[in-house]
Amino acid sequence: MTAQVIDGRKIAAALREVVAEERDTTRACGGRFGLTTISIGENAAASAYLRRIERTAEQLRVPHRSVRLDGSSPAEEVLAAIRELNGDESVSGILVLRPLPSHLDEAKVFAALDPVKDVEAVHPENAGLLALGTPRYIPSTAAAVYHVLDSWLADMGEEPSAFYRGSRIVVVGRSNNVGKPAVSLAYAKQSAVTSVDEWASVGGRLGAHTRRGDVLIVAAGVPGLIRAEHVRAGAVVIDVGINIVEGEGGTPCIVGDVALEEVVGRARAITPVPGGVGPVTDVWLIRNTVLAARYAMGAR
Ligand SMILES: Nc1nc(=O)c2c([nH]1)NC[C@@H]1CN(c3ccc(C(=O)N[C@@H](CCC(=O)O)C(=O)O)cc3)C=[N+]21
Repeated sequence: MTAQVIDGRKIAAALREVVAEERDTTRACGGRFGLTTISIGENAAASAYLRRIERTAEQLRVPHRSVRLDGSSPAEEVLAAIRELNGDESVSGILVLRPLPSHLDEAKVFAALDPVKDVEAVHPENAGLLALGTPRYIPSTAAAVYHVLDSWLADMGEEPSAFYRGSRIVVVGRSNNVGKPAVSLAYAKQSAVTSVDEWASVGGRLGAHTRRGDVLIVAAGVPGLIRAEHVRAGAVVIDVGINIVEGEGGTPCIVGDVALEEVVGRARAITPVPGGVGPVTDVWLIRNTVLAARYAMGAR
């Protein structure tokens, strides 16, 4: 079998049209939207994401402002910046880029966000709502994973609820921003669900778990972790990994967690990196920013 390589850029372009309409309706109803990202210190993956966000916000004509803080900024300075944005009516959504410098307590930073502006659902209230199956926001990366799956199913003419109910979804990676939300969303689809992390490979058990997946979602942050031997024949493989590695002559390159050239011979469909889930993620972030303006109107 040669897997179909899913075109995430095409899916992102179609989603941009949907978000443009939502933006126009929201504006016509008096909604005010704007996204502010907070970067603390320097990180290559975070800068790559920030560049994407800037471009997508501009394409969709949704105001975006980037607040850059020094990597050694004390917690009080970060919390003060968040409080100011919480009170700014021109800002509907706030995103704090990861990873945070090690001297900062992620939980304290996220808890300081106004939950209505927390477009990535990292505040405990929003994370709790998602875990309960009643999300206020669906975090962009996990949302992009299921949006890509849903678009592919529609292309294949498969009935989504029958597909999901009849499938086991295996999620590799348990991060708060991708792995855990991907599991919560799999519950909502009524799929059988397995959650595993990359440490299973230390005990040689990774394949035993991943080979059970009709759908394999990989968000471990380990380049090339998933090889052909880890994949069930005919599975749908979604690669969420964004790893910055050195290419020829030290050029930084983005690679995923899946060895595509091997897995393509075994899977039914696979998302590439770049050009898979990534391009849909930033469009979904802007979608949440527009949705946030709707919530803010309801709260007024
Ligand atoms: N709070 C927070 N949320 C995040 O979601 C988050 C974060 N912090 N910190 C950094 C990582 C990294 N990340 C990327 C997502 C998409 C692309 C992306 O779209 N990449 C293109 C490739 C672009 C290229 O080739 O230059 C693609 O996959 O096609 C990149 C990077 C989100 N992250």
